[in-house]
Amino acid sequence: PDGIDSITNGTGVLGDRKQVNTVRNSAGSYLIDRTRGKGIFTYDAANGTELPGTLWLDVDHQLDGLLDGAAVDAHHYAGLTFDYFKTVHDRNSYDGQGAAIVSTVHYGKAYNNAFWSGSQMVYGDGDGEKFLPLSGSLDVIAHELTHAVTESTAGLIYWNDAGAINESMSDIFGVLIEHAYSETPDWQIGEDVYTPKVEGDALRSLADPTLKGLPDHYTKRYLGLEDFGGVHINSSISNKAAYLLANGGTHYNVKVEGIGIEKTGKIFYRTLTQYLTPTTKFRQLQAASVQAATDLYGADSQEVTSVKAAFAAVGLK
Ligand SMILES: CCC(=O)Oc1c(C)cccc1C(=O)O
Ligand SMILES: [Ca+2]
Ligand SMILES: [Ca+2]
Ligand SMILES: [Ca+2]
Ligand SMILES: [Zn+2]
Repeated sequence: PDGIDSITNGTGVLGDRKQVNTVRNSAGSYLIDRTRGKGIFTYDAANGTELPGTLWLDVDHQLDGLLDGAAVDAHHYAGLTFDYFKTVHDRNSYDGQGAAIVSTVHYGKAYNNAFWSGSQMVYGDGDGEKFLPLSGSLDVIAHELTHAVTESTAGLIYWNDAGAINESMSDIFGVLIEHAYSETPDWQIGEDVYTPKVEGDALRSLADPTLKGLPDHYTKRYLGLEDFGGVHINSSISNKAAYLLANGGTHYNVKVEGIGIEKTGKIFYRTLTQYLTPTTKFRQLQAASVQAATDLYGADSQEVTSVKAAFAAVGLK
């Protein structure tokens, strides 16, 4: 639809007020953000499963209805995720070419999932017990959009080690992007929308994966076939390494000197986009991360020493 670029006030899933970039005409305000790359477009599946559904239109230019929150957050947080990759890593959208970013909200009925479909992001509303609408959490949206970055670069297949590393990259950048824009950043995933009736829990913790019974060492990895060979389970091994690299600590008697979250982001971005391949295994991830840190900071740097220690602490090399 044609119209003028404008800014519309809205209320997110958690009742927080924010502004979104829209296109406005006589019909109303569309969730189209033409200020970023080839645009950010948010759609409504209206609790069906047709994708992408209908382009979101608000007729009174006030995105403050109960159903609007999921769309407001999907649109706003996609914009922040775009900004992170552009300003921190000089990457123009997930493909580096300004690709249009498409999201659909209100997918399915009480659907407790969010996913990258291979061409767009998709968010369920949750059932109100396990999840609130899943686009209500910046780290979740950043996780999903990082799947698109991974697909455009390393292409890590969604199975066994490569799939766990794929998942881990999404969790790590979910945390990095939350730290870039949230006033209450943490090393957990999904806490803002997970189990609204239970305080203090999350979908996963990178700081302590064992809180959800997930492995924090390579010797504890899952070897079964569930979850595509444990992609949401073994991701915790490199998630823990990333936590240690940024924050430092001693893990299974291995001491890691923290290097901070910015340098951690630089190293994992270079690792993901320059060295990982569709079939990378965990030991190769360690080598790739050491190489990326060497490229960035030099072979004798503290950063390289800390990368080696962080991976050694989780049993890699
Ligand atoms: C942090 C976001 C996340 O993990 O989303 C998923 C959910 C909630 C269920 C199944 C798959 C995913 C995914 O995107 O990997
Ligand atoms: Ca309205
Ligand atoms: Ca979080
Ligand atoms: Ca909770
Ligand atoms: Zn994922």
